[in-house]
Amino acid sequence: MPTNEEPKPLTFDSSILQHEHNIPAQYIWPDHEKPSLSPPPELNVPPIDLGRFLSGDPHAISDASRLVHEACRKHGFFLVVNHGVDSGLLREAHKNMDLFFGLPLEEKKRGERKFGESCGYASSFTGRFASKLPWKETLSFRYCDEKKNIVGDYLLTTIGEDFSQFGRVYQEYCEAMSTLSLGIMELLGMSLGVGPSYFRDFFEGNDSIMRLNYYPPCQKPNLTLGTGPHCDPTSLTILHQDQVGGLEVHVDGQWQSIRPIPDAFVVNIGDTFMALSNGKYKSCLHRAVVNSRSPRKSLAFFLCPKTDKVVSPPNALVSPKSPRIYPDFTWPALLEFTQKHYRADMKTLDAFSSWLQRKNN
Ligand SMILES: C=C1C[C@]23C[C@H]1CC[C@H]2[C@]1(C)CCC[C@@](C)(C(=O)O)[C@H]1[C@@H]3C(=O)O
Ligand SMILES: O=C(O)CCC(=O)C(=O)O
Ligand SMILES: [Fe+2]
Repeated sequence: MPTNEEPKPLTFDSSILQHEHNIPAQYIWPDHEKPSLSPPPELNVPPIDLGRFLSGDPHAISDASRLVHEACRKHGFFLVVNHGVDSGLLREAHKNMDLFFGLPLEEKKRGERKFGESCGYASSFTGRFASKLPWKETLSFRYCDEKKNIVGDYLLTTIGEDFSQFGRVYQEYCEAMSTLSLGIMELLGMSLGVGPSYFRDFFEGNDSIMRLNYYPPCQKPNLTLGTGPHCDPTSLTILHQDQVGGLEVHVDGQWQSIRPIPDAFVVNIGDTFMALSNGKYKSCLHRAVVNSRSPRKSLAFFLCPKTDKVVSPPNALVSPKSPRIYPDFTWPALLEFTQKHYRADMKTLDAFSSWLQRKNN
């Protein structure tokens, strides 16, 4: 029996850890990043009636464009209501999350995420980070507009035969998210004065990431974080959270919560769209806190452009008064940077830009 065995990597077995009062050190965040002890203030995010905007009514277009413009210049978060996503599908998507994350750890590990890849099952990210581990399990998979049933096939082959219905639900869910994101891209285009089709065309045939976040209860929720402070490196995030609450955005120097609204999606600008808007719209710092009473779930659809698209702002957003802020890049290069070289935080795009410059010099 070898005496100097490598310490086993910490496995995040939520069915055990959620009852643990002694939180392993790797999950305890430094004091300046711990959640506040008192409930944070609520961020006032405007609900945008997307159906009314898409109806073409001129007042609806100007109302929605103004609201989105104000929100995205400041913190990049807004709510979308009257979104057209079937409520039964939403219910099924939440229900199937419980099914998967309720499986024994060995079964979930069948689809374990491999180093450098962004798809698969991950628990606590012990293989990726040595400290400040997130208190969550995730299941991520790729959605590609142009690859029929890519989600269904992936989940069926990864998790197993008995998950064919599971695969169908998320295939349908991702298709609905893709349609919704193109409608939102029309709105963002109008609000930036570049017209409805510029960004919509850019994201036609998107090659996106769907992520299921499962946050088990934690006995010491003031020591840990479900998801650490970060800006999404992607283009646009369409998030549906359950009724537990825990999403916080850093605005005006303080953490502010986004109250769950069942019929609304939380939408936020990511780093890639911030670059596409030449910095006019902000990709904002946000995080997820956990609690000691109940698990929390969120479904995050991360819109990403096709791999060959060059991320470069439209000419209308570049001028002597608004010179280029970020270099041209492709999404796969930024994704690889976050998967292999850099843990996404609030400076990812700046770090990536300097990394690109060093690489090209
Ligand atoms: C491209 C991605 C990397 C992450 C998932 C998507 C968009 C958000 C990123 C992430 C959630 C930002 C915080 C850190 C991270 C490691 C996490 O907590 O999951 C990030 C994701 C990832 O790199 O797996
Ligand atoms: O779960 C949440 O509310 C936020 C998760 C998040 O920000 C992310 O997965 O990028
Ligand atoms: Fe995020």
